[in-house]
Amino acid sequence: DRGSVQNTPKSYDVEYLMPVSIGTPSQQLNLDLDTGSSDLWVFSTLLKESMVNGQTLYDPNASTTADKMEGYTWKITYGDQSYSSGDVYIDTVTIGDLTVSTQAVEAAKEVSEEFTADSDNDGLVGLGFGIINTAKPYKQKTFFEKAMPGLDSPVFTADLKAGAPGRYNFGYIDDGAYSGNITYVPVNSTDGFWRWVSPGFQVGSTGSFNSTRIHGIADTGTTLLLLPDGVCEAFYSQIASAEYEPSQGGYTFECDDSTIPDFYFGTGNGQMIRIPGSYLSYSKTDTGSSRCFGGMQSDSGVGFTIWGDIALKAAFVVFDQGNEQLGWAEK
Ligand SMILES: N[C@H]1[C@H](O)[C@@H](Sc2ccccc2)[C@@H]2OC[C@H]1O2
Repeated sequence: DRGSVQNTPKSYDVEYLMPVSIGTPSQQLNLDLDTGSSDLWVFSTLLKESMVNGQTLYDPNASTTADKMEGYTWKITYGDQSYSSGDVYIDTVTIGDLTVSTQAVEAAKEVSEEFTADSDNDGLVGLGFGIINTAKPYKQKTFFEKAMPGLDSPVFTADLKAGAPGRYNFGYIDDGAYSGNITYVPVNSTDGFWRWVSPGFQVGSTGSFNSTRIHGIADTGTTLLLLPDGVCEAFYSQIASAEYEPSQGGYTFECDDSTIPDFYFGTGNGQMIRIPGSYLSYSKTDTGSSRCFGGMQSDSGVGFTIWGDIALKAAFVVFDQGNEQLGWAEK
C-alpha cells in the first residue's frame, strides 16, 4: 500500500499543513505533520468555545466508527512550551489515500493560546517514534507505525518547498522528486526522535568544511534551524550587518544585506546539502524595521540541534522507520 498528500506552507513557511480525513462520514481537518512528536491530536467539539478560533473541530459523536477509549487521557507539552490535552478515541484516519482503520485520535479538551491563535492549524500528526506518545494508561502507536506493516516500503518522505506546496509520501520513494543520490545516515530513536549525526558544515561555496559532529533531530514541526553556538558564530561572522540581539531573541541582520552566504551541512559519504542564503533570512523583526530575524539560531535554549523546516526544505528527506535511518538528497 502507499499514499501521497500535498503539504502547503503557511506564510513565511512557519508551518506546513496537509488535509486529513477522520471518521465516518469523513471529517476533513488540516493538520501539521510533526516528526518531532508522536501524538495525533485534533481540535474537537470537546473544547471550550474560548479555546477555538476558526479551527475545524473533530466531532466523535458525528462519526459512526468512533469508539471512545474509556479511561484514557493524553497531555503534551512542546519545545516552545505550547501544550494540549484531552480524551482518546479510535477512529479511521486517511492521509493521501492511505487509510488506518483503528488509529488513536486524541481529541483536545484543552489547548494553549499558541494553538488557539493558529486558526489554520486543526492539530498535529506526530510521526516521531511511538515510545514518546503521551496517551495513558497505555501509549498509542503513530499513524505511520499502524500503517507500516501494509506499506510497499517502511518509509515516508518529506518534500517541503520554500513558499510553495510540496508532498509527503508514504510507503515509497518518488525517484523523480530528488536529484543525485540519497545518502542514508543511522537514526537513534531512543528518545523518540529522528536523531542523527551530521559530520560537519561549511559556510559559503568557497568556505572550508568544518569537520565537527553535530547531533540533532530532523523535525518537520520546527520552523527554524537551531544549531550549536559555534556554528551560528561561524555563519553570522560572514554577514556584515549581523548582530546577536537579546531583545529580539537571537541573531538579526539588515534585510537588504547582500552578504548572506549559503550554508552547507554534511550528511555523510562526502555529501552536503546546500541551504540557499535566501532561506536563512526569516522575517522582518518588526513591521517597518530594516532588520530581519535569522533563519539560523542557537540551539542552546533547547539542548540539542533541530534541523527544522529551513533545512528540510532544501532537501528530499526519507524517514526510514523500517531500517531506523534518514535519507538525504538534493533536489
Ligand atoms: N516539534 C515542534 C512542534 O510541532 C511545535 S507544536 C506547535 C505549536 C504551535 C503552533 C504549531 C505547532 C512546537 O514547536 C517546536 C516543536 O514544538
